[in-house]
Amino acid sequence: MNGDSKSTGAATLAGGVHDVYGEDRASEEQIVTPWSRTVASGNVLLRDPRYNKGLAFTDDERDYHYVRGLLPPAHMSQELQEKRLMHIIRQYNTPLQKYMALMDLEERNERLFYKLMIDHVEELLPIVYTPTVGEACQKYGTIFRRPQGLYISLKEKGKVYDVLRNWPEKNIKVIVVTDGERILGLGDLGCQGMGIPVGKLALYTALGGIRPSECLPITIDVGTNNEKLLNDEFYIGLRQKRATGQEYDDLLNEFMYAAKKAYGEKVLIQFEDFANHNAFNLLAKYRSTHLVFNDDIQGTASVVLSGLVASLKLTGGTLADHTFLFLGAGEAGTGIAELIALEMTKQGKISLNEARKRIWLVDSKGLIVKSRMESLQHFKKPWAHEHEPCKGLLDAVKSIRPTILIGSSGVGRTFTKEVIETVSSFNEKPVILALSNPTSQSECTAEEAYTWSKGRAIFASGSPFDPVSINGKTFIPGQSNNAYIFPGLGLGLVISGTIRVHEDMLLAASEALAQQVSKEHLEQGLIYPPFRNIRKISAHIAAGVAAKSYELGLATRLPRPADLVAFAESCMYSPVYRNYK
Ligand SMILES: O=C([O-])CC(=O)C(=O)O
Ligand SMILES: [Mg+2]
Repeated sequence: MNGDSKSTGAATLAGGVHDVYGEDRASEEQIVTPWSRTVASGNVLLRDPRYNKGLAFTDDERDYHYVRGLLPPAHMSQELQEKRLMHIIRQYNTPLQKYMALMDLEERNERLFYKLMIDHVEELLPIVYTPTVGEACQKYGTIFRRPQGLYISLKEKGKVYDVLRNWPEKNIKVIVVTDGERILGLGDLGCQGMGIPVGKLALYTALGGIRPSECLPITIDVGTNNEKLLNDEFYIGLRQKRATGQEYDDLLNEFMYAAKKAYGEKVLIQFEDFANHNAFNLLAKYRSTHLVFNDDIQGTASVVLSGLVASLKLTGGTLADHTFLFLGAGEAGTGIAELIALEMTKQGKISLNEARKRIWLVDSKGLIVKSRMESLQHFKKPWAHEHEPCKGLLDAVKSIRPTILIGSSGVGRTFTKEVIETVSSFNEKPVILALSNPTSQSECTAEEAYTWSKGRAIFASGSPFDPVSINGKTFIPGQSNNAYIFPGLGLGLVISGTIRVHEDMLLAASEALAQQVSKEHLEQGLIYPPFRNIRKISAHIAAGVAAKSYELGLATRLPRPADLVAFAESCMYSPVYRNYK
């Protein structure tokens, strides 16, 4: 095919020697056909993150797959590549630089990325996940390189199914979706919330063993009310205020049914970091028609319940013997409260109503009490008990005298010295959970909790804190984060072919996690097992969830495998390089 510069009128164009398909020669007005080879070999193979293994290609592979000469002659094992990459990552000064280096690696060599994540989970989790992912979302427009995940905006209304078909993978098992309105405790980050589904799904693979090609991160962009982003020239989303009401509901509904049409009845859809009102509504609306769960309401509840059950071994008593006070009555607060109450009813002979009476919540207007009933949002109403109004947290602590204090408000530094000293004044071992993320939004630091409680607090936080030394004694804070639960929960649902999520599965996940806490952990004050063992933990959670699903008749993979832990382990993705021929 020879270019006819007369007919194209493109005499000034550069390039184009042997430009058979005309990509380089075409003028900006001309139409070209995008095309690519379908069998990965040569440079295409090296640039395909799923198959690329860099210097680990053997000589035979270099010959058979036309990559000889495209790589320097040396060979490097995956282990040596891993060592090299960790060395590079440790040299970066800031967590955000490490985050970008890891995301680049994921786009270059997927198996090596997951090998790093699995082998160095405790070191890399705070980079790919909270707290660094929060900063990455805030700066997403600036650090944006190649797009990750799928963007569905109001512009795609009526075409959502077609957009899903554009995604290169067809066999999707897990979707994590956000609309970016409440990213961690950082508020509305609009389209830049994409970092969260991307990060959560990286954990699905690294911690839960779901294959990367079966994971789909999605951000639904209905605008943002974040003025700073709307005025930011590098903002990547729609430049408009958030759509609400019918317009919002219609797009979400189109998405929910398009996802099922594209990927089948059993595709798991995890709702993540939606604002309160939408989070509760979406869960209520789709829980009976889709395989869905909300990580912030249900995943967080499951992980916290697990930690509390483990903490009973240190504090004594049953759940029903304790008094709970929450700061924050949103998704996490009310979700945890509900699951604790449910567990109390299963353990003892008390009704749900009686169970709820042991649990108190404080929101921005003070203690939630009966006299406020009229003006309360529906998800807060079950927690409005008979009591005098209390203005702030400190008043409520003095009056309710909780044995367990839980922060879930998304507002940092709210567990003040006075609050912690007060709880510690009437508890030998106060349980203090500062759940809000990222670290900047944590209700208190680990050091504050241990110092102000004179080393008596049983403490865990949503984002990680380093161990603290006080007077020669070392305290290791736990991380009470839904990352313990959702990868194993998702794995359990997927391998059993479960069609709906049931509350009892969250209890099963919680119980399976609590069982992984050993006597030695408890002796160190730990109410969660270390993340180091997370794949084993996830297999146990998956087995517990799957067992419950079979029991409830919600599993479709038949016959039921006899040994569910072994089955879960056998289903998990391994990042080790494969041999090509
Ligand atoms: O992402 C996390 O670290 C936990 C979580 O779901 C949130 O804070 O919204
Ligand atoms: Mg979340």
